[in-house]
Parts: sequence; C-alpha cells; structure tokens
Amino acid sequence: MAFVMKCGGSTLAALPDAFFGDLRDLQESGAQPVIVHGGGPAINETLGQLGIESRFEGGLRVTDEPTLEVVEMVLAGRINKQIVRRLQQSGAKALGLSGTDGRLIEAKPVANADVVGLVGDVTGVNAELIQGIVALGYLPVIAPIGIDAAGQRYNINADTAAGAVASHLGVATMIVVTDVPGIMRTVDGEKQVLPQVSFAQIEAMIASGEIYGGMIPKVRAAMACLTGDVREVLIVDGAAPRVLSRAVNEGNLGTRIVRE
Ligand SMILES: Nc1ncnc2c1ncn2[C@@H]1O[C@H](COP(=O)(O)OP(=O)(O)O)[C@@H](O)[C@H]1O
Ligand SMILES: CC(=O)N[C@@H](CCC(=O)OP(=O)(O)O)C(=O)O
Repeated sequence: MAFVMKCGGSTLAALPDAFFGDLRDLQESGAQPVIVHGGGPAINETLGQLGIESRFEGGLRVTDEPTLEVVEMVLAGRINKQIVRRLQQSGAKALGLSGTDGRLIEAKPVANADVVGLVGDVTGVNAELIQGIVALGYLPVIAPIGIDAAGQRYNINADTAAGAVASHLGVATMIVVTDVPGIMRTVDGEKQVLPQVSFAQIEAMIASGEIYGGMIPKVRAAMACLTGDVREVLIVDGAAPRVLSRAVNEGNLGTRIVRE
C-alpha cells in the first residue's frame, strides 16, 4: 500500500526523531512511503545570505537563473540529504533524488512564466524509477526540481510536485505534512480544524480569504490529483505524535479532501 507524503519546509527542521522512526516502522510494515519535500524557508534563508531578493506571485517563487541555482542547491543538496540522513539514523533505508535525476519529474514552463520565470508544471513522472527504488527496499526522497526535453530545469512548488507524483504513481493516498493541524476556520472567534472539506468549500474559502498563502497550492494540488487513482488527500501537522501511522492506519486526523 504505497502512499506519497509531502513534507513542507515549514515543519521540516522541527520534525522530531520520532517522526522518522514512524516512517521507518511504516516502511518495515510494507507501507511503501514515497517522500516529496519542500524547503521554502531554507531557500529564503540562503537567498538572504547571498543578498538575492525574492518574492512570490500567487504562491509561486519568482525564479530567475541565480534564484534557480540557489533553489536547486538548497532543495537537492542540503534539505534532501538532511532528510535522507535523518531517515537513515532512524534505521530506514532511504535514497535521495532530485526531479532531474533519471528524468524523474518532467516539466514545462507554467502558464504565467512571463511573470514567475523558471517555474514548472509537471508533464510526466518516471514512475518506473520510483517503483524500482521502492522494490529495492529504499524509501525515495524527491526534491521538486523538474527538467524538460531540452535539459532546462525548473523550480516546482513542492505541493504541486507531490500531487503529480501521487497521480502518476497511482497511489490511493497523499499525506501533506505541514505546520498546522489541517485546514482551519474561525467560528465564533475560535479556530477549528475542518475534518473534511468539499471542493466547493475550498473554492469559497479561497475567495473569502480564509484559505490564503501557502495553503492555496496545497488545496489546488489536492484537487488536481484527486482525479485518477488518488482517493484522498490528508493535510496534517508534522508535530502531532505518530502522525503518519495514524493517518495511514486510522485516517481520522487533520483535514481530509476526497474525490468528488
Ligand atoms: N485556512 C487555513 N488553515 C490553516 N492554515 C492556513 C489556512 N490558510 C492559510 N494557511 C497558512 O498555510 C500555512 C502552511 O503553508 P506553508 O507555510 O506554505 O507550509 P509548507 O512549508 O508546509 O508548505 C500555515 O502555516 C498557515 O499560515
Ligand atoms: C515555484 C516555487 O514556489 N517553488 C518552491 C519550492 C519549495 C517549496 O515548495 O517548499 P515548501 O513546501 O516548503 O513551501 C520555492 O521556491 O519555495
């Protein structure tokens, strides 16, 4: 029972060892996790250190050549290897790759490339390569950099990349691990987690501003991947104890988005 887990940069640094132990247990029990990770805050940090200004348009980082150089360095280098090391420390077998390795993530420029630059949409995923790595007993850890036929690389939002990997692999579940307990709504001045949301509710919450910023690419990626084999997307908090095994085995935490 394979599943794709997207791990956001918002929560990566704070994830406890137990989170990786949980992944090891799931791998050992035959659950076949595949990880796609982000790293937005770490990219911001390095861009800042290098004095490169950065901004977002509609949730996507405006990416020119020097920015892309840093995005690849941070995601495919520092963050990807950090996750692989932590998994290995927990006793899991992990293999880190960027979306350019083995043409794992094929991409094309996004529709508004004139505004955001070298940002990609996924056109294909080398599912055979991922399945081969899983069959060897390794947990694939994928950085969201894409490549086109001409060899041009692209910066891809990690939620978008994870949704595309889930679709192309044909897994039933995608789990989005972030720094909030799910999609929240304020009712009578009190913040509540929505256990389930419909596509219509999502659109209404985006329109009203109740879903904003980094949550927008998550819900868009969720709705986009809930078309083929993918049956559910769970948005959960990385800091919650045993969050992954509870999501996989019980399913009743965070916010669930299902196919309509
Ligand atoms: N309705 C909402 N419920 C919960 N979080 C929301 C909502 N709308 C926007 N957000 C924001 O989305 C953030 C998660 O997105 P982001 O920071 O991009 O995380 P990640 O790095 O995990 O992708 C939350 O920390 C919160 O600030
Ligand atoms: C095009 C685009 O915006 N790419 C993202 C890739 C990393 C990412 O998505 O990281 P999080 O999951 O931590 O947000 C970026 O440059 O920040």
